[in-house]
Amino acid sequence: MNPSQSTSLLQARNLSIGYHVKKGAPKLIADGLNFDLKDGELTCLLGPNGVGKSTLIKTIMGRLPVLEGEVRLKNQLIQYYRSDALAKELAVVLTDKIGGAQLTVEDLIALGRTPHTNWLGKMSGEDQAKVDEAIAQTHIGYLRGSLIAELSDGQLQKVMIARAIAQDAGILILDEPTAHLDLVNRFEIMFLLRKIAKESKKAILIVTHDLEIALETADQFWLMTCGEPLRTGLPEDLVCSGAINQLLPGKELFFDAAKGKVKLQSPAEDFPIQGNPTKAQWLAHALVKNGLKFPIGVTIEATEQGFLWKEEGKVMRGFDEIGEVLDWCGKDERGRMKDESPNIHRSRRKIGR
Ligand SMILES: Nc1ncnc2c1ncn2[C@@H]1O[C@H](COP(=O)(O)OP(=O)(O)OP(=O)(O)O)[C@@H](O)[C@H]1O
Repeated sequence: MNPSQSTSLLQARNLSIGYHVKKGAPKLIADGLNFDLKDGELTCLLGPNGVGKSTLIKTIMGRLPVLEGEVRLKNQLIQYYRSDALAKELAVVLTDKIGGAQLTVEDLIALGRTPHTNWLGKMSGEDQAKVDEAIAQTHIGYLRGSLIAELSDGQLQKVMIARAIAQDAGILILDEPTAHLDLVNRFEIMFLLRKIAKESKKAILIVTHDLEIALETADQFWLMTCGEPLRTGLPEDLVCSGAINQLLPGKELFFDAAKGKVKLQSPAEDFPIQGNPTKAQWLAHALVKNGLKFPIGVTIEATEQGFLWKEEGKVMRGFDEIGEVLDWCGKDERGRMKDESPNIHRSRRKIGR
């Protein structure tokens, strides 16, 4: 969908968030927040631990009071929504522990339909169809009859996502929905949520620390960092402007815009490694990670077969694998005789094959 065709479903203007404490002024966590959550878009909220992402979500869902400013859902102030009306508009998955250990997976997902069922809680055919669809979309049909108490953390996370999908609200908000999932499932869930945003024209907000997967899937980023205004925009624009580095305030890490990855500051390109560029890159990567350097005058050539160690341009030895180069460099650094290592003897290959 063209971003210009999307409509803002939820807005915040000059919003302050925080906690009322027993005595004195409220504990302010962040202020001056402005954003629009639009339909048809997947938005990722990123920021360091403790900056206030969960506090923001709890404020949006009316669980915490707005300290200043306003949050509007479909143009109406959030505090004027009754909880049953809010549940029709907003499905939220928090990181809190849930009850219902003795419910089956299907029963728990069916609870997502509560805002739509009649006062007896009777499921209609349409309700059941929404439950079935959510189970199919999240690929958890094999868990349908399992008890919640018997699920792994990752399985439970998918079930909670399925429940939010079944709720079929216009806005889905998920706090770290992929935290317990393996890499494949993380991608799968994020692409599914993107697809739901596009096809069902929903506004989806996800809190995540997974910058690289967020970059692959999100339409919008909200960057929340201490003492800075909330920065919103297209992920690609935030990368190009360097704003993404707000997430990496220390000196050690930076976002390599060319490679789309978070990296250690030491530039791997400084290593005198020639030859196969992929192998050269990963050798430099391993050297940087382990804080190793070559002695002066040494260069390495990455070949199809392995790595050639050259001193003053002359090939002195060869290694099959990166681990062997690291061993050799490590021994050098500690000043041991290189030939003492039985490993190196084994790994050294004849030169000039
Ligand atoms: N009930 C509470 N009362 C007072 N302060 C709280 C309460 N809950 C959280 N805080 C504080 O609010 C701040 C923001 O917490 P929050 O959980 O929103 O951060 P977060 O960005 O979601 O962090 P994380 O990435 O670690 O989940 C923290 O300093 C935290 O200690």
